[in-house]
Amino acid sequence: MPKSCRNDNAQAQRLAALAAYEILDTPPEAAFDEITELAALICDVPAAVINFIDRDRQWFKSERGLGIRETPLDISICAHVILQSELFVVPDIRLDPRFAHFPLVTGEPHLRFYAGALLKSPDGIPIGTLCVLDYQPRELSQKQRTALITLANQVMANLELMRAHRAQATLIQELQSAQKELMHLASTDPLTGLFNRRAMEERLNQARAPGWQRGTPATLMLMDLDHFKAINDEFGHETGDRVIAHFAGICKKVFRQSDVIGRWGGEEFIVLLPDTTEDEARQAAARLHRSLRRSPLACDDYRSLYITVSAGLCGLSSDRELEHTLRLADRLLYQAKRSGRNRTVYESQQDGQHSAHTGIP
Ligand SMILES: Nc1nc2c(ncn2[C@@H]2O[C@H](COP(=O)(O)OP(=O)(O)OP(=O)(O)O)[C@@H](O)[C@H]2O)c(=O)[nH]1
Repeated sequence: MPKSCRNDNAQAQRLAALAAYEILDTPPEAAFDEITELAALICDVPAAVINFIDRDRQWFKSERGLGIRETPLDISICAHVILQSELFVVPDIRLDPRFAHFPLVTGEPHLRFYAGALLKSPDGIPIGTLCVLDYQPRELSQKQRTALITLANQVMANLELMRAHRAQATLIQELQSAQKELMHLASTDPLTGLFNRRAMEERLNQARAPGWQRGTPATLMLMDLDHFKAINDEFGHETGDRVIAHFAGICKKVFRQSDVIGRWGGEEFIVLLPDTTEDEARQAAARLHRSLRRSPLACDDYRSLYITVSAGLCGLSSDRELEHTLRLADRLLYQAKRSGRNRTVYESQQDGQHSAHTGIP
């Protein structure tokens, strides 16, 4: 290997510059194959290669007329080129003691002529070559030399473009995930991780849109924690917050994955139960009351808090204005509070009366 190739610093610089292009071991691409094709055509030679100098090998991004994709570095003429000027020409390799013994010269395909133009990063770090090869000794005209250097610059322009595209794609991906995160933040209640009121309003409107339900029923449940002020007063606001988070956690377990749960405000919650009859929703409400009874929240070493909730439950349909439905749910909830709390009141199907209670201890 040539002397300066052993220069650790230069090698590290070259490898870092090369790695930044993420080109090694990528499949052949037309944009590069067209350049080798053109180089061979202009220089009137049978073989041309776009070659990158890796740590222990030269690797060909594009090759025409050689039939190999890489060779070890110690039989690489290109490894010499990256130490030389912009263009390196060996008119007869067999007469050059540095390369005459290389296997591709002594054996198949018996290379005799080499001309390589440097591939340099914009900050001047050589990373490979665009080279043309022949099986007989020859020279390049001045025009051919200029063309080879120009084509080498085209190789670098391609690499830079690919790098810019990658950076752009990464940026777009970062922007998209930031946007997703922002949307999540804008629609989520930070204390419970549930949807906030704005997001719930959006979903309730969607659920009422014609066609969304496709004839299947949906039910709405408005809930309010009981005696929450007293909890705050007795145990402090921080415990109050823990109660809210605890309740949200229970809701997440009790309701189905397809149900949409939101914090409506303060200690008020709302659940949209799509594809659910009121009867099925009543069963879900009963499960919630039961689950609350079984899941006290430890306040301190001595005391546990049994949380209860009151709820109003009614159907959600496109026939009834959302505002009207919410007012009805609120009335039912109020009735649950007035009747002693810890229960769900729903609209009776038969007589339109607000009746039946779920979850009375
Ligand atoms: N800790 C805490 N308290 C809250 C939060 N949001 C609302 N509150 C409090 O919840 C209490 C609700 O009190 P009320 O509306 O009187 O209702 P309640 O005490 O639950 O009584 P009923 O609903 O009639 O059972 C108020 O004191 C609010 O300040 C919150 O995010 N955290």
